[in-house]
Amino acid sequence: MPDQQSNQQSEQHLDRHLDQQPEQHLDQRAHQHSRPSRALRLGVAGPVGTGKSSILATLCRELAGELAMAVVTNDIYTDEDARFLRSAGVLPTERIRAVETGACPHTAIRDDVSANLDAVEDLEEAYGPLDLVLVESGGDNLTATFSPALADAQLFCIDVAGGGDVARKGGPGITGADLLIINKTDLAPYVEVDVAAMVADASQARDGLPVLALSKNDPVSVAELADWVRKMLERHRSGTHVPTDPGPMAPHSHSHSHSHSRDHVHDHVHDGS
Ligand SMILES: Nc1nc2c(ncn2[C@@H]2O[C@H](COP(=O)(O)OP(=O)(O)OP(=O)(O)O)[C@@H](O)[C@H]2O)c(=O)[nH]1
Repeated sequence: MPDQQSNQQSEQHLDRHLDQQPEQHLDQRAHQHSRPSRALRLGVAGPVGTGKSSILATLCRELAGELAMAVVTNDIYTDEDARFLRSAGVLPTERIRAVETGACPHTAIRDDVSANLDAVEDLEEAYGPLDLVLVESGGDNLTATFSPALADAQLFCIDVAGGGDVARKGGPGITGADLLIINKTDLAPYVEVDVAAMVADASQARDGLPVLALSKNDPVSVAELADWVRKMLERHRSGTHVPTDPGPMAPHSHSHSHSHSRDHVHDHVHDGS
């Protein structure tokens, strides 16, 4: 059973944040010149298997009836996530595009976003005007976040199965994403995690930014997620949302072999993957 208390707590955080943010960004807002006419680009990042594709499927199910939507997925070597979404039948298959990153997922959502931007713009050109384009990152580690050059807003997804202490581990996604999702709350009793405590830890780490305890099997939390996206879209359309960068990756390096192969040696740690 999803935790009622944590849901109430999340709801309060979501409302408070959306009410407060325009005031917090008055200075930045003054520098905005025009309302964006294109779709809201919403990134979904988080460690492997935490439920990113399922969140995309859920959002398509909840919102495709009222919004013109498209999806871009990122996988390292396959189009697995795109195939999952196409088979879920939540959106016309041609509106779901796969980007094969061929390298650490963060490279394509942060370091060089051109392949993803091309995919987003192709979809907007083919099926626009669109309201919402969802971009799913490949599963990466706790430090991978979207560049604001690609995503106007971003969700970061962790899950209870990764352990109750994940929310305390920090990292730019946990502390700075527009919304932090603590997913699979229905599994909490089986993995002995206290969802309310996890939400409290995350809220403390996020300094007032919202946290949502979510389960795809809990309609109340799913409705909260859909509402958050609706409100973000309103703010995007009105020009009051300022895309913010949750912060850079933790320092790490990629050792590239200088042969003509695409082999990469990774000498950084991928927690959660
Ligand atoms: N019990 C439960 N399982 C979930 C929930 N959300 C997702 N899952 C399951 O978790 C597994 C991984 O979900 P995905 O949506 O594929 O996760 P992902 O983050 O996209 O995975 P990668 O793309 O491989 O990083 C699947 O078996 C889902 O059915 C949830 O709310 N509750």
